[in-house]
Amino acid sequence: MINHAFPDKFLENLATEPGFDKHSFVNAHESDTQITSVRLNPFKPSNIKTDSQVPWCPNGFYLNSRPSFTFDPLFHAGAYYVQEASSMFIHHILYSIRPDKADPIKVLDLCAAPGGKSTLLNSALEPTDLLVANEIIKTRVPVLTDNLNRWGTSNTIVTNNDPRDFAPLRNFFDIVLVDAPCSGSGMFRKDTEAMNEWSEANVELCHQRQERILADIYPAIAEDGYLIYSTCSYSHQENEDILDWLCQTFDMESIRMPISSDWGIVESESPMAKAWGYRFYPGKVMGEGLFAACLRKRENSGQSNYKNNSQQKLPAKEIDIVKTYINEPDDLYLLKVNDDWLGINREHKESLNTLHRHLYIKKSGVRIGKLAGRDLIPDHELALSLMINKDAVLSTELSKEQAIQYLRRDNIDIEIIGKGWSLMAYEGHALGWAKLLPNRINNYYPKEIRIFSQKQEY
Ligand SMILES: C[S@@+](CC[C@H](N)C(=O)[O-])C[C@H]1O[C@@H](n2cnc3c(N)ncnc32)[C@H](O)[C@@H]1O
Repeated sequence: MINHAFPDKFLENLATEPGFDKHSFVNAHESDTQITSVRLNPFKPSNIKTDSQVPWCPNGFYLNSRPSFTFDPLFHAGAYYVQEASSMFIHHILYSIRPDKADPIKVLDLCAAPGGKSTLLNSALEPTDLLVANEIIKTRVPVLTDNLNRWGTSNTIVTNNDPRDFAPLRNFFDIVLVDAPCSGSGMFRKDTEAMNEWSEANVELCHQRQERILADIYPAIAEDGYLIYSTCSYSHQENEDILDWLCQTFDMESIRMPISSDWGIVESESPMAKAWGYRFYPGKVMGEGLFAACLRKRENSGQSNYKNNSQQKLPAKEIDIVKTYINEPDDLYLLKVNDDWLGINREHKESLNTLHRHLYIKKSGVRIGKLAGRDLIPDHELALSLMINKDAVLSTELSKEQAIQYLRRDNIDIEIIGKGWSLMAYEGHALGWAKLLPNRINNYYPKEIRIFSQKQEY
């Protein structure tokens, strides 16, 4: 049994929230039972042993026990993302507002790092849809790009901007997710330290910041486009009050989500606008605390001029070499930034040019590599991507032990077959590159993301 000392005012305030049941909530926080869930990557099917399905997300599964993810090569290959189950409700919202995937859309995940909800959104999108994943804090951008690189798709752009920088992009996005920074009470079970930092004053500060973020991003939502708003807080001020403020300040209508009563999710209504919100309480759901809501924008914020003719002249000979490494090269727009070749789904060429004029772009589609004469020095992103033409490169299948040696950047105990660049793969999933030489292997796994732990048993 875990002894939780909730802040004084916290339980008192929660008692007035819709659907709150103190007994089951406190029990869930005191129980030793750990809930572990993962979301599988639909683009990288694997044989991961899972238990029951998360009811609101077809790719979400609970696990019977918590394995060491660090020592699972499939985790590093991007075959799944470890994510607590309540957050996966965003899939249900996306599916509910867009069941048929008819026309291509542009989606913005405004507060994206470390990338849990970006990989979730990306899983539900087509290559012709665009996902822009933005993170304001520079030091949090690398973990976001790493997670999206592992996911492998080439329809993603990562930016590092303040929400107010999106102001010129009027009506640009069909769906905007604001997974707002919040007071974090929904994570108390996982992060008991967060309890010490909770205060009513901080809830109020978070509320003000949430309003500011939403006001800044509102013009970038298209007319009839959707805003998905979520927090991991239970506080009314950060949830239902924000919905009221949105409906009173802007022309927005609330969208009701179909939910099944046995999911344990509590539907709430904001006091003034009667906007629907969805509350997740540990004890009622198999997951952590979450609040989520969806609204549709009914007005037009005026059009910006997106015409963009910037055209790069690229050497045809180099393009021909780069194309040999790509599965469906005609589906891609290839571009060169400094010496690096990049590829993004062809449909996103104009969007990329537009975003480039206003935002700091940290990742555009997939980095393919650099050319040295007629040879490609392949990039790590290419190894993990779905676009790679596996017939054009060598691939070396590793055992689990060898895969971990590779992910640690250690020497790999293996008989060398072949010469030159080779994918290093585990159960058919690429982990990165190595160069095979006659009597040794040069390990090119990126230093920054290697396994640091020296534990010997896994
Ligand atoms: C709840 S976390 C996002 C989690 C992420 N969506 C996921 O599912 O992995 C909130 C994010 O908002 C960012 N953030 C903090 N202050 C912000 C601000 N003023 N404007 C926009 N984003 C902010 C934080 O750096 C953090 O990455």
